[in-house]
Amino acid sequence: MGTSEPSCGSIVTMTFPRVFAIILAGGAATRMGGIDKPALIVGGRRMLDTALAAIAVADRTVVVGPHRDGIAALQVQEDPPGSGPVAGIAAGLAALGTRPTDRVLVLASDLPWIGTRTTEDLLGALERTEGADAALGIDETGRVQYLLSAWRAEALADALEALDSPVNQPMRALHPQHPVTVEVAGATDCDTPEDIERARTVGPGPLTLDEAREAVRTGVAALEPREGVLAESLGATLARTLHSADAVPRADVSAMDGYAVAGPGPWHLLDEVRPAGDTGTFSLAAGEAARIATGAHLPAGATAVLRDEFAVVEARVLATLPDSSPRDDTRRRGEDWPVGHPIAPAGTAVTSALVSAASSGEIRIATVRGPVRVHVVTTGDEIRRDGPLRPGQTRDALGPVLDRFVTSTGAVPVTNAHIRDTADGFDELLRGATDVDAIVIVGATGGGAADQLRSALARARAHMLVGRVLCRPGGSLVAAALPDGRAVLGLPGNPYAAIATLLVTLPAVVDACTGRAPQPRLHGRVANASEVGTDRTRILPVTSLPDGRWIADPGVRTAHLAGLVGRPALALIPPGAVNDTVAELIPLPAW
Ligand SMILES: Nc1nc2c(c(=O)[nH]1)N[C@H]1C(S)=C(S)[C@@H](COP(=O)(O)OP(=O)(O)OC[C@H]3O[C@@H](n4cnc5c(N)ncnc54)[C@H](O)[C@@H]3O)O[C@H]1N2
Ligand code: MOO
Repeated sequence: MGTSEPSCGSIVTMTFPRVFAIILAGGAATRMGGIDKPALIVGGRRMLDTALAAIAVADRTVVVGPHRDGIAALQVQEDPPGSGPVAGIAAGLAALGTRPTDRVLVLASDLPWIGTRTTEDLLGALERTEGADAALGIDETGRVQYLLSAWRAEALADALEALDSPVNQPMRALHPQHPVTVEVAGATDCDTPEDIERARTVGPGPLTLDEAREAVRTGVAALEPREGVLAESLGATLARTLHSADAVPRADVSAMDGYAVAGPGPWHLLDEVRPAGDTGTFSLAAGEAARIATGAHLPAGATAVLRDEFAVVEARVLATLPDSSPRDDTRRRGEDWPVGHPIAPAGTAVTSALVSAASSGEIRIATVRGPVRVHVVTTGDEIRRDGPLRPGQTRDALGPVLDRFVTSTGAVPVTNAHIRDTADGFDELLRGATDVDAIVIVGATGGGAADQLRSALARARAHMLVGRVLCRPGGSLVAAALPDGRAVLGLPGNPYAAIATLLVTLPAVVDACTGRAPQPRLHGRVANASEVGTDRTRILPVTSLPDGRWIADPGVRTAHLAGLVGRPALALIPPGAVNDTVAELIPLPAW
């Protein structure tokens, strides 16, 4: 939504509507014993702050309710205080000073799972719908949420004026002439203590995959920094910039096999040879040369290196090859890095390449966070890892390979278990496993009778970060943070769904725990994106075409991993994608 005004004398005559926001944040919720409901924390922040974050698009915002310190927005109170939401909207609109062509978002502050996508959906529906004067949010049950709406300012003013008085009016009294309803994300409100408890248990959702990754990145706490031997810290992240302890090269060295020479040629060739690793005692006087190997330190007195290809030697006299253009093949001390050169910034993953670069700079130990130690768990009474299958049993298709997939994200699997579908088993799982940073659990994410994860997380008072995602497969993905900081990732049980969601979201856990800067995403053009796309993101295996595009496999089955065999990557096909859409690619581990 643009907000620019036409500039004076400009030939640009198009104007974009300005967006204002009214957040109703009355105190003393009667159905909750008079407590300050907007200040209740759900999903790690006050519901009022969630509302404020959701209207980031607004040019100006007014919060209607009792004055609260520390709020950047304008604050007003309805007159008289406690006279209901319509009076609150009237007070808010009066304070905003809107023009008829503006748009006004009206938001309650008891909607713990709304976000900018919610308000974008409302504003989008209002703009797109011919003749609509307001867009009213509806939740998944089809219930209209008047306090989750976007209005044309003129229509809102008219609706208020149509009332004798806004005082003590029910919300439905404030009715637009031509409303459009739109199912928006996060429309479930909290009116009772039970609603709050349910919201805290079910968690936010449905979220897009990007929102889910962001929720994990911001909701999982970083590990404490530690001093670690880099070569033993693969998967960790630098907590401070890594500086070279020595110059690279650390002395003037030869870049080629050839001759160290002193002064201009021709040169008298000495018998001495300077192999790599030798610092010997001989030196060169002007007009002298000695054989030198690639990587060897230059002898004292040497001014340059002449490589073999440009050299001729006759009767112990060295000269440059006629008609050649020789260059000095010396690598000078500090030419690549002086002492103290920054090798890599904080947030860089400790990879084999970084360990190697650090050792070039004489660094062995650094301040790091991580690596993320993971307890990997499969669940399900029917799942059998070893031995013959009895009736009703299913072969464990993940236990033997999960570690490998976990490793590919940068995390380190340290323990591995299978647990039964019992409440006790899940409670024990969350209580135990205290010497890891994250627990990755396959299965039990659904709401079925045997699916224990969500209730166990609630009993453990976990902070739910992701309750559901808008993707296929894997919609029942769960992410949470336990009170002691350990992250829990609950992967949907079908093996393909489990691995697809693991590869998309476990990297975000690693980012959060270790402070790793999010990895640059890889992208590719998916030739058949419109044929395989649906209303939500699809995670599909892809193969490459000779022209560099990718083709997605629409028929992938979720009950096993056969769809990944021989495939180099997964693609995240966004909803409504057209053919040749550029999609995010997630490489599959090479083995
Ligand atoms: N009423 C509904 N039921 C289900 C829905 C739904 O939307 N409504 N979604 C289905 C989908 S899709 C998935 S995925 C699962 C997710 O539920 P859970 O995470 O609770 O998964 P489980 O029920 O524990 O297992 C699902 C499926 O996967 C098999 N499984 C689990 N672990 C393994 C393993 N290690 N090796 C092989 N197979 C495994 C398990 O036997 C089940 O068949 O919910 C659906 N139901
Ligand atoms: O969505 Mo389930 O997560 O397809 O296999």
